Amino acid sequence: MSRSILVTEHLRIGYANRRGEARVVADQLNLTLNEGDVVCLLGPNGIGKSTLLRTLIGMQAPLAGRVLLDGIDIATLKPRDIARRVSVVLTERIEVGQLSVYHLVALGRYPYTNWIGKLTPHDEEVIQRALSAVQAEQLAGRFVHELSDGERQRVMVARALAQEPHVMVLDEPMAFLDLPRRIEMMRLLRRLAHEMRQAVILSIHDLDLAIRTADLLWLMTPDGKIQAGAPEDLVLSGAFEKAFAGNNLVFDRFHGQFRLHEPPSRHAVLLGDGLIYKWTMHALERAGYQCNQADDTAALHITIHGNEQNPLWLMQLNRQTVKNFHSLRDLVTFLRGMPYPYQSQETSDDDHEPIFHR
Ligand SMILES: Nc1ncnc2c1ncn2[C@@H]1O[C@H](COP(=O)(O)OP(=O)(O)OP(=O)(O)O)[C@@H](O)[C@H]1O
Repeated sequence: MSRSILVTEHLRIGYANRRGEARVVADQLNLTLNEGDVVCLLGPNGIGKSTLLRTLIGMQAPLAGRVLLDGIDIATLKPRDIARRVSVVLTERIEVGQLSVYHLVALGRYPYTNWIGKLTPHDEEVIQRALSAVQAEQLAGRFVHELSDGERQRVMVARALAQEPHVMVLDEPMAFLDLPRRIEMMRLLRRLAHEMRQAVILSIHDLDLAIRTADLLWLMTPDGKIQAGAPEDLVLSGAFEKAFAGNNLVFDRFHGQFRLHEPPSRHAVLLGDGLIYKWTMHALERAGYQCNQADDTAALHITIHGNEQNPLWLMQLNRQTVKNFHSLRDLVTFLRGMPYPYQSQETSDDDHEPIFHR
């Protein structure tokens, strides 16, 4: 059975002003993190993700309740003891001057070294292992300020690993990374968590990536609570709609994505199949159309011909006017320019020759 590394008991997080009045960000948080878990912390801007992370690592005192690290109340631990259990990767770019990558990663050993920071052969071995875990051995001799954002992010993870923590906490580690690097970073964190029996908590804004890759989500909701569960559990329970309600966004539970809601919806019949059908539907929905294979009330009919390399869309309006398009960009632009409700009309658009009339 997995061991619990971090537990919160009736945790209340937030801020107190000078008059001692509390501003509660979230309350009654009873969370458990087991070894090997990778948890993505999600929620809209300003909901309290950073506040929670700071409280979990002992940087900020809770308003009430406790954070237990390996069963010990974090409030009773000395900074050095916390540093042996928890390592942190923050988003902010830290100015490190002329520091080499190796020396930056070596700083991760500070909870274990003596007061002059002398490294033992064991420390050196841990540093090498941390560098190799993030595939940054070749960067060891480089200056940190010369690295790309993505390289620096990997090196910061190596520094956190060199601390040999039980829990690694990362605040928006994907912020500077492109999509392939985000997936790579997520894979790396999962591998480290599983192989080294550590737990990893990361705050993230990329909902799609979190749904696809996290073992566990902690979703902060506007009522000051956290919904914890497998991504699929939260999709099915409707928790995402609750957390990100408003702003004309609708959460499409079928595809696990947010979409812009553009009322009023127009109707179209879309005929075709395969990949072109899927992306045509995507383009039409983006333009405010609801598509069906059959709809007696829809004046607009689009039929897909051709293939992905040579696609062709035939447009029929009130069964009278037909135009052809060779790109979805042209089709959507044309539709946007059409008066609505539609009127039967012959078109004389030079770009799109009518191919036949009925
Ligand atoms: N030092 C502070 N004193 C008082 N209130 C604060 C302080 N820092 C943050 N807050 C408030 O606490 C709430 C939560 O902020 P927090 O930074 O934790 O949100 P977040 O979810 O990390 O946001 P984002 O996704 O935008 O980074 C916000 O309303 C914020 O204004």
